[in-house]
Amino acid sequence: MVLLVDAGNSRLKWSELGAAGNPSAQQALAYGDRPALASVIDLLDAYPTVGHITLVHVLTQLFADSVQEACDQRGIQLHSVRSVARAYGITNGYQNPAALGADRFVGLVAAHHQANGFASIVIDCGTAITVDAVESDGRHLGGLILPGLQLSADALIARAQGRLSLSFEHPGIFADSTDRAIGSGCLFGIVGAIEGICARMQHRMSAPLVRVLTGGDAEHLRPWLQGDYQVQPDLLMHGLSYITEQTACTSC
Ligand SMILES: Nc1ncnc2c1ncn2[C@@H]1O[C@H](COP(=O)(O)OP(=O)(O)OP(=O)(O)O)[C@@H](O)[C@H]1O
Ligand SMILES: CC(C)(CO)[C@@H](O)C(=O)NCCC(=O)O
Ligand SMILES: [K+]
Repeated sequence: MVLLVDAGNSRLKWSELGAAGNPSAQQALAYGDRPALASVIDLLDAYPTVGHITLVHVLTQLFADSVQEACDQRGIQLHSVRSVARAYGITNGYQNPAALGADRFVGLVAAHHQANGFASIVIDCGTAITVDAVESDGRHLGGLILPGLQLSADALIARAQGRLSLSFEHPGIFADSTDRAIGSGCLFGIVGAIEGICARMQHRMSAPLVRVLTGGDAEHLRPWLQGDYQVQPDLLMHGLSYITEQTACTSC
């Protein structure tokens, strides 16, 4: 059995790869106070029949080495996806291609593969928010990184020495309490940032294009965004599935 795994800064996401090459429904687990590695070990123990893992992570080399060791002990073949200059139809736009977050690279692979010849903008709303542009021919034009929804609010609260609180319930632009003013302020700040960044990017890209919204906050942000955004929380699972399929083919 093949497992597709995305280890982000806050949560572990995974799917089983089905026989037809489709990922099963994505599952997610927040690390909370535990190290990310502990969640990965739990996952390996929960799937004793797994023989191959395609992993994307944005964590440390120590994490990667420890996952490799855990897989070796269990006889699991591990493919950890890296950002490279050119692969799977994507030409990486970074000066140093390896410095592009591997999650961003996998998101671009997925979006480009399913865009049917259109350009795309991938907006990954996780701990951080990343906005990446890929032309119709697979050229990654580059992208931006900004603090995510929860992180923006947490940073503000942390600086206020316990005086402030927040709520993301019932957002509105005319907030009538501190907690809603902060929750709504962060939410509409991010909504405006995403709309503004996309507008600026689109101005320099071929039309028409597809805007794909993924990550833990995608569904929460979607209702407030003006225009067409395709919500696909499991975008990276599709990228990992495509990469697994391509890799298997080159080695057979
Ligand atoms: N059940 C949940 N537990 C924790 N966070 C959640 C949950 N549901 C939604 N979220 C939101 O999802 C965000 C994390 O999203 P996601 O899992 O895509 O990030 P990540 O991959 O860990 O981070 P990054 O990609 O930036 O490394 C959190 O900041 C939070 O706002
Ligand atoms: C920006 C994050 C944290 C988003 O998950 C990740 O993609 C990352 O650690 N990237 C490395 C830096 C970069 O992409 O330029
Ligand atoms: K991510």
